[in-house]
Order: sequence, then structure tokens, then C-alpha cells
Amino acid sequence: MATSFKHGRRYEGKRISIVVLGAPGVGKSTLVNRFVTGMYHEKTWSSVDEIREKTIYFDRREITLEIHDMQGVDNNMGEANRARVSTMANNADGVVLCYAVDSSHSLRVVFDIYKLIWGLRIPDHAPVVLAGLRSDGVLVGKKVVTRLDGMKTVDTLGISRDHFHEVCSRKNKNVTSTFYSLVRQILAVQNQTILEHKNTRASRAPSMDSVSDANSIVKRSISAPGVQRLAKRLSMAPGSQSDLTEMDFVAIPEMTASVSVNDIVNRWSVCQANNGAASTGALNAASATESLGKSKRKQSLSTYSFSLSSKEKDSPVNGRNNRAEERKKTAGNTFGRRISTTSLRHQHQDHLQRRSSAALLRTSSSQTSTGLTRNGFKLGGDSSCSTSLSTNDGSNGSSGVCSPLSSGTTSPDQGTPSDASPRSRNGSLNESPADVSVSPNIGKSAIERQLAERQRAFSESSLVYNPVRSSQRRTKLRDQLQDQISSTDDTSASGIDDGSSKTGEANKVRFSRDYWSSRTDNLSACRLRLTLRHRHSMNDLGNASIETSDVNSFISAEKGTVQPAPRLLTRSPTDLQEAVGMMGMVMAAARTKSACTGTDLRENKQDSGISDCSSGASSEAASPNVSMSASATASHKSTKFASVTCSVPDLSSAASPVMNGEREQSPPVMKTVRSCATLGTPANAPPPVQLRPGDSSLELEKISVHNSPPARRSDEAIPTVTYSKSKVLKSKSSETNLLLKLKQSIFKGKSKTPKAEKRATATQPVGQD
Ligand SMILES: Nc1nc2c(ncn2[C@@H]2O[C@H](COP(=O)(O)OP(=O)(O)OP(=O)(O)O)[C@@H](O)[C@H]2O)c(=O)[nH]1
Repeated sequence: MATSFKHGRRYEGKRISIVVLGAPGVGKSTLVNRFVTGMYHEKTWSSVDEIREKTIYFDRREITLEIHDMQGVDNNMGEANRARVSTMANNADGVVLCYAVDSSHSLRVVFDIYKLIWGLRIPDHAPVVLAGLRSDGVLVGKKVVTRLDGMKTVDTLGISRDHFHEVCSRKNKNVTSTFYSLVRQILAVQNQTILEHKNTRASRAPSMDSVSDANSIVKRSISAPGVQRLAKRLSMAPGSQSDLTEMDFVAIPEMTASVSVNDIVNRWSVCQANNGAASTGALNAASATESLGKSKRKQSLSTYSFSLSSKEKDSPVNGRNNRAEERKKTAGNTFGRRISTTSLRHQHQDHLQRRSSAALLRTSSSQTSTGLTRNGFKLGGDSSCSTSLSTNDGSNGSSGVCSPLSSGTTSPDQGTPSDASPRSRNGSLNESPADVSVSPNIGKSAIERQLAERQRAFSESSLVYNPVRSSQRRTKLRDQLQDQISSTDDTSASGIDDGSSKTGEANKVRFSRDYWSSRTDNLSACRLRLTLRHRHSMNDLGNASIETSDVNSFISAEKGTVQPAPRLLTRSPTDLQEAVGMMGMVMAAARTKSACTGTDLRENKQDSGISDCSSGASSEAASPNVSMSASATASHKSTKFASVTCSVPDLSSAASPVMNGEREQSPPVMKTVRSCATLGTPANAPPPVQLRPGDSSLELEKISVHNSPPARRSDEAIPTVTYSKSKVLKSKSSETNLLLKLKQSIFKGKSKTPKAEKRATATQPVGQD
């Protein structure tokens, strides 16, 4: 009782039918006979269709092979016979395609059989083996079809090479393996078919397992057939015609637990008896089934309704009848009534409102806790209490009022929660918008004000829940909030985070920045101009620019630190420029080290070449008048910020040698000023390029210092440091060498002198001094 793989039927595993096909006289019958009987007989006659059986044990299973030794297929074959061959092959579990290695024609016939059976393409998972028979022909020098030809054939036919065998029935070579290979394929297809069948059944059934929420609602699983059975039982029950839908099921609190269909029916009958609701219309089983498998949005509504049911389940009022009555009072719904979508939206609105208020309450808990405890109210962590929180100013002694809304709110002075449940029928609060107010003392920050406004907006507007719109609104609100906060911050407003501004020092260094980008389509270039100014005199201590060839490359540099060379430690614009150039170098080095994202470059300094820069600086750190440590930071994810941090000397001392142009003996007090440049990404900018570890794509070929102003800012003489993207580094070693050369060129004046002196000393003849 073999079954076909094409129709997805389950294999019984007891009988497998195999069809052996090939050109006439290739040795099919001999092959089958060899496999079945183990004997080899010279055959001189042309066989007709023959069925042989053999029982084998495969994977500890007894399998009976039903082998159809078919008549040879050739061009002279009639249509009827061809159709018969095709039908037999398609209904079989597996096919053995045979050719003779000493007959190239027989190999061409294999292609004809292929087309005859499967058309243009072999079906997936069709068990087929290709057997090159009479492979001992090589012994007599008649092998015209090589093994390579056989390989190409299986490749062309889409058969795995594992399923190609060169067989010799005479020597009993690969006979058994050919059939066992086919059986293995058949069993694999059998297992896969069963698996797919199971998956198909599982996917067809509407699963409610995904319905869950933060309240740890118990998952339920009601299959579509279950609902259909329920629908039938409800519709057949006398006098129980109803217009129940999925929403009604959701509204039943007990549905939050895993229940059977019988339980639902029982609940339904109980609620009918309690409410006496005589509904009209029969439950449409199909629609109920469909509704269970609807979109996620509907599921989310269902989830919320579950949440409500869960709360109500926790109500101290026991008994189904009382619960129904209670629900009728509070929510305006009964078991027998359908909860409309609008009602659910209102409920969700209420839910959001309470969440918002809970956040507000948390924010302002320090201010409100005193007044509330003074009046004997417990907040109890329930968000609904905070929803109705209408607290007067605690300073004038007025009492705060906490009006519990839901049954979950406990108020020892106000009686049971059910006594005070002023929820309107549509789910909105009964308080006027003015009631949902926040004390001025509660929160003066922008966040609290914004929350209060939002809460008011919720209570005033007939907001219809829309997840997408709600998300957009939250995003917009957050942006507004950030703008509001940043506008109140002086240092942030100017884009400068001057650490000295809060210390009130006399002389302070201001680190301003100006950023502009070339208005190319893809924002391919960026120039960051940094100006170091004396705070009061506003004299420029120096300025410099960083010009990169790719703004997006900044994203690869999460953090980099470099101590510049000592000769950079002056106030001249050129030196500052080079210092900033070092920053750019760090950035560029980091850019070639994309794997360093999210980590300190110092940890990767051996790979990124940063060690060259930092080592040269650390040895001279004690002497500088002006020291700059450059830290290039870029946000990897947002690709919007690149900050440059410079440590500059504290110029608060009037007699500072820095101001007088003299050299200070002791190390100056350093402080850090930070400039954050926004690398705004235009809307049409391409997504940031994520460099792979192998992409060491940028190289600082040279630093060309020039004082020519940029083209777009011709009115300003801004020295620029230009990095050109002209060469592609081949390896890390070449990258490191290049940075070494760069460092040597920068430190040229400093590094050569001692060496030269040393050399001169070494070469000086003894006794000459
Ligand atoms: N040398 C050699 N000859 C073989 C081998 N297998 C079969 N033959 C010979 O090939 C010839 C054809 O063998 P068959 O088994 O009749 O071929 P067939 O494909 O069944 O022929 P039809 O029944 O006409 O389709 C016979 O003379 C066999 O002896 C083999 O492995 N080696």
C-alpha cells in the first residue's frame, strides 16, 4: 500500500513502489534480478513490464519494495505506452533512471524519460536515482559514457550527485546501494511530508497563544473547530439565539483562563439566566472562526479587554451574578451584550490615561507623598488613583484629593472601591478636565508639564486609539520635549558644553564650533571648523577645520583619544589646526577600524594605529602650555552627532604664561571643553555605510595645510586640514606604517634632534671635547 509523494499522503512505511526506467537493453532486468535474487543471468530477450518484490530492513524497519521493471523506453514507443510509463512513474514512490555506460544513446533516452515524466522540471523531493549500468564495460574498452558525463547529467536534471551510481550487475557493484539510496530518499520525503502536514494543520488553526499582556493574562487556546462546535451548540440550544461574537467571548472573565468549550457554554447559559437577555440572530460559526484569526490589531484590543477582565476577576465581589451586576454598573456591559469596538477604544483610552497619570505620579511622588499621607490616602501603587489626582498646592495647607476610580483602588477613608466608581458609560472619566490637574508643585520640569498637558488632552479629546498615530504622537512629544529642554539650557543651546562656565572663572576658554557641510546630494563632504577663543576678549586663540570626505564615516568612530605632539601645544592657529587634524586622524583611523564601534579606540590602538599618536603625546604631556587632547566621538546608531573634546589650559590666571606668550614651568590646570557638532543627515542622504573589518578603505595620504579659505566661506580665512581619500590600504600593517610616517612627519623637528645629537655624540672621536 504505497502512496505517492506528490499528493502528500502519508507513507505507510511497509511497501514502497519503485519504477525502473531506461532505454531497451541497458540491463534493467538484470539489475532488478541481481538485487532481488542476488543472481546474475545473461538475458537475451526483451522483457515486458514485470513486478518484483523484495523485503529489506532499513532503519530497523521492514520494508517491502515493489519494483516495477518497465519496458524499455524508446522513440518508437507508442503514445499509450508512454502514457503508461508516465503514470507509473508518477504514482511510484521512487524512480531508477538507467542508462548503459557503453551507450551514449541510452543516456539521451534518460533525458527523454525525464521530460516524459516530469516535463521541464523535476518536482521537489521526488526520489530519483540515476544508475549507469554495465559499468564493467570499461574492462572491455566499451565505456563511452564517463562518470563525468553522468555527473553532468544529474546536475542538469537537478538530481543530487549522491544519487548517481555507476552499477555493474555482473560484478554486483553498487546494486544494493542504488536501491538503498532510493529508499533513503523515499523515507526522507515521507518524514518531511508528515512534518509539513503537521505544520500546515498547526498554521491553519487560529492560535490565540499570542494573546497576552503585561498583566500576565493566562493564555488560552481555542481552536477554530472548537469555536464552531460551540457555535453549533449555542445555536441549537432552545431559546439561546444570540449574536455572540468573539468579543463576547473575550468579555467573559473566565476566558482569561484556559477553558473548554463546555465551560463557555455553561457560562453563557448562566449569564443568560442572570440577565435575561434575549438576543437575536444566530451565531455565524464561520465569522466567529474568522474573527479569531484576525489581525493583530484586533488581538491587541482583545488583549486589553482581557486585562480589564482580569482586574474585574480580582474584585472582592464573588459570584457570577454579582459580578455581572457589578460590571453592569461600572462598565455598562453585561455578559450578554456585545462589547463594541468603540467601547474598547474608550477603555483603551482610559487605560492610557491611567498609565500617563501613573508616570506623572511616579515623577512627582516626592512632592505629593507628604500631602497624600497627611490626608490619610494610600496611593497603593494603583495607577487609577493617580488618574484622578487633583492635588492642591501643599504649601497652603489644602488637602489633596484622591478619587479612586476603579475597583482596584483602596481607600480606607472612602469606603469600598465599588462605592466610588464614577466611570461613565463610554469608559471616560467623570471628572472634568479641570479635575485632572496637577499641582504646580508637583513638577516644574518640562517632563512633568508635558505629562500634565498630555493628560489634559486625553481627558478633553475624544481620542480614538490608533497604534500608529499614538506612536507618532509619542515621537513628536519626545522631540518637542527635547527641544524644550535644550532651549532652556544655555550651554546646549549654543552647542557648547563648556565645563568652565559653571565655575565662574575669570578667564575662560570658549570652544565654539561651526559646522557646515557641502551641499552635495549625498552629503559626501563635511567641514568642521573649530575655534578656540578667549572667553572675554573673544580673541581667537586658534581655529582649525576638519574636512572629511565622508560624513558617514564618523559613525565608525565611537570614541578616540589622542594626545597631540608637543609642538602642537601652542596657541597658533596652525598648531591648533594640526591638533584638530590629529583628531581627524583618529577619526579616520577609527574609520578604518569599523570593528571598534562601541568600544574605546584605545583598546584597539594596536590595530587602528592610535598608539602611535598617543605614545608621542604622553611623553611630553608635562611641558605643554596648551595641551589638547582630542576625543572624537560619533554616535554609531543615530549618525547624528560627532563631538570633539579638547583639553585646554585654564587661563584663569592673569599672569598665565600662556597669555604672555611665555612658557610655563608647571603643568597648567587642564579642563575639558566639549563641542558637539551635529552632523545632520539630510532626508535624501544614503544610509550610513557600515564598514566591514576588511574594508580598510581610507587613508590619510597627507595633511596639506593651507590657509586658503573655503569656497563657501570666502569671507573667512580658515585654515583647513584636508584628508584625501585617494588610496586604499591593503592591510593593517600598511595602515600602521602610514600612520607611523605621518607621525614622524609631524614630530619631525622633535624626534630628529635628540637622535642627531646622540649620533653626533656617538661619532665624536674620543678625547676631542
Ligand atoms: N557486461 C555486462 N553486461 C550486462 C550487465 N547487466 C546486464 N548486462 C547485459 O545486458 C543485456 C541486456 O540486459 P537486460 O537486463 O535484458 O536489459 P533490459 O534493459 O532489461 O532490456 P529490455 O528488457 O529489453 O528493456 C543482457 O545481455 C545482459 O547480460 C552488466 O552489468 N555487465
